[in-house]
This record gives sequence, structure tokens and C-alpha cells, in this order.
Amino acid sequence: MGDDRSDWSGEERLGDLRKEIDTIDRELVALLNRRAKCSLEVGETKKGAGDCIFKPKREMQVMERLLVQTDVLPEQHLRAIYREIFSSSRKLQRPQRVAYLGPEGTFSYFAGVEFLGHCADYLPQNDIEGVFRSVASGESGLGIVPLENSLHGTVGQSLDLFLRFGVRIQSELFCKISHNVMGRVKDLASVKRVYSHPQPLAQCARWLRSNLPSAGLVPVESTAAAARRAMSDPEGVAIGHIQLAQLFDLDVMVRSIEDLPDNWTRFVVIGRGKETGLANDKTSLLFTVPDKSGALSSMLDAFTRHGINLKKLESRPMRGEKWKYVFFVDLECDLEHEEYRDVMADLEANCLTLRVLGSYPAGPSLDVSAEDGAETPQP
Ligand SMILES: O=C(O)C(=O)C[C@]1(C(=O)O)C=C[C@@H](O)C=C1
Repeated sequence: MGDDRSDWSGEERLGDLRKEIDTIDRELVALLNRRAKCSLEVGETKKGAGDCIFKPKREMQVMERLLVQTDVLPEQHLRAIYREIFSSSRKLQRPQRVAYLGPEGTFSYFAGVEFLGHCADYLPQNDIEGVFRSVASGESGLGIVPLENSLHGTVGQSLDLFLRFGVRIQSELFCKISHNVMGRVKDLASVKRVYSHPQPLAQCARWLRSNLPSAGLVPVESTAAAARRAMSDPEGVAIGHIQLAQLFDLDVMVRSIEDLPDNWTRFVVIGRGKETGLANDKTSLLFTVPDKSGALSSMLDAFTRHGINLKKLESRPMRGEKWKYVFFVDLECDLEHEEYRDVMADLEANCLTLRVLGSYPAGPSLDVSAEDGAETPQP
């Protein structure tokens, strides 16, 4: 009974292991502080040189090196730990606000936290224009905006805002979007109202028709606003991100109700700075061409001549000039790197105007639809 020798040795072993963990934790905190001091010095150097704080390519290189080294610690855990180390490091160098399409609980919010960590100060904006404005004015150091969706295509508003604001793309990320039914209703049969943003309502239309045919669909300005409505409606549910349930104290009633499950949104992080030095993977450009036969194809030929892969080509109306268009392209190269100087000259010779929106590393794929967030392979 209580004095079994094997229990005693088990307790001794536990005591020893806890002592070992305490020692390791002391060493870890000492090392984290050493790292933080280094980061502060890096920050001072950058301030002197007018350089930007957020260096996504450098963060990815550090991460890749560490992943090779990891042993029992799974990749996903190491990534989560380092996301927060980088987040703290950036904040130590310069407290940075991150503007996003609010309120707290939207997919933009979760994309931001999943990518930039919890140490940043997230500043909700009423619309995407507010995000661009906040970054361009210097109120926020960074902003996060949706650029395109794998099922619904380009977010035209985001592209158009690049024409009005002189901000640059610093990084990209791909987020898996999934929708859930949440509320304080005892069962589906008692649901009278379904609140959500029009897009999730459309993306779940088939499921709603089959499972809640007599409930009224109530479009609201965001999925977070829907969760707020569901909180005070005993016969209403919200559709949105699963973490809204925790934020608004709702029960998750049904998970992943989207009609097409492979739903990804590409977000970009915008800022005012330009990362220098490290060769990036992608470049986004906007350009205009003369209104004459072959003008666009001579631009495309220039990409072909230099062996540059075009990932995306989109045209948008030019502001204030009807029936004239501006072209947005994503290229698989770092056009701002010195080795592309001649290519840039060639491109400039073939267009009317050309603006580099940013060179940045190819983004990770994050399953922000998961309860605790997780990395998944590229779609
Ligand atoms: O290497 C830098 O430029 C740093 O500022 C350091 C550091 C880091 O903590 O490792 C911090 C922020 C950058 O986004 C990249 C890396």
C-alpha cells in the first residue's frame, strides 16, 4: 500500500526530472535574454541605417536551419515557439502595430496572429482601405490584407488600393479557411437565425439548405460581428472561425460546413520599408503599357526572354482614366536583386510605367482554421 518501493523510486525520478527541467529553464531564460540583447543591438544598427525591422526572409532562413537540428521536438512545435521569439524580438527592437480588417476574430486577425505572433499590437480597421491608410500614414508599422482566394479569385479592392497608397509587400502567407456553426442554442432544430458575413453564407449555402432549411440567413459586416449577435440570441447561430467560440463564449455545434473544403486565402503583409540584401523568391509588379498592338505581349516576351516564370497576371481599371488598364504580375524571382538589373532595364524599355510592389519570400501555408493553428503543406 502507500510505501511500495517502486512508487518511491518513481517519485525520486520525478523529483530529479523536475530539477533537471528547472535547470534547463534557467538556462533557456538566460539564453533568451542573451538573444534579446543581441536583437536590441541589431535594432539600434537598423535605426542608424533607416532599415526596416521585419525581415521575413531572414526569419525563414533561421527557421530552416533550426528545423534540421530538431530531434524529439516536432517541427510544428518549434515553429510555434520561434514565431513568438521573432514576435518578441521585433517588438523589442521597435513596438509595432499591425493593422488588419477588424474586429478581433476575423480571418485577417487570425492570419496576422498565426504569422506574426502574439507580441505585436493588432489594430482593427473598419475596411481594407483603413489598413492601407494606417500603414501609409505610419500609424501602423505593418498591415495584413487579403489579396486573393483560391475559389473566388482576386480581392480587387486590395489591388486597387496599391494604386493609391505607396506601400510595399513585405511577405505573403496562405491561409486555409474553414467555417463552423457556433451558438448558445440547444440543437440545430431550434435554430431560427444564422448570422455571418455574406461570403461565408455563400460558401456554406449547400450545407445551410440541407441542414437549416427554415432558418433565416442574416448577413452582417463580419464573422466576428456574427458571433457577437449569436451571443445574445438564444435562437441564433454564427458561422465563422472556430476560435470565435472561445472569444465569444459560444458552443461549437458543427465543424467545417463549407461546401468546398479546399478553400485558401492568400494574404500579404504590407509595410513602408524595403528589405535589402537577402535574395527573395517572388516579386510583385504593377505596370502600364502604351495603347498599341503588341504592347502587352512585348512585356510578356521580356519575361520569357529572361526565363522568368509569371505566377499571376491581372488587369484592373486605371483610376480616373476610363478604358485604360494597369497590369499586376507576380514573378518567381527577386527582380530587385542586382543580378536582375539588366532585366529591369529591359522591362522598363517595354512599358510606360513600372512600379515594384515588393520582393518577398514565398509564403508558408497556415491552417488558421484549426483550433490552435497549425502549419500544413502548400495547397
Ligand atoms: O536579423 C535581423 O535583422 C533581426 O532583426 C533579428 C530577427 C531575429 O530575432 O532573429 C528579428 C527580426 C527580423 O524579422 C529577423 C530576425
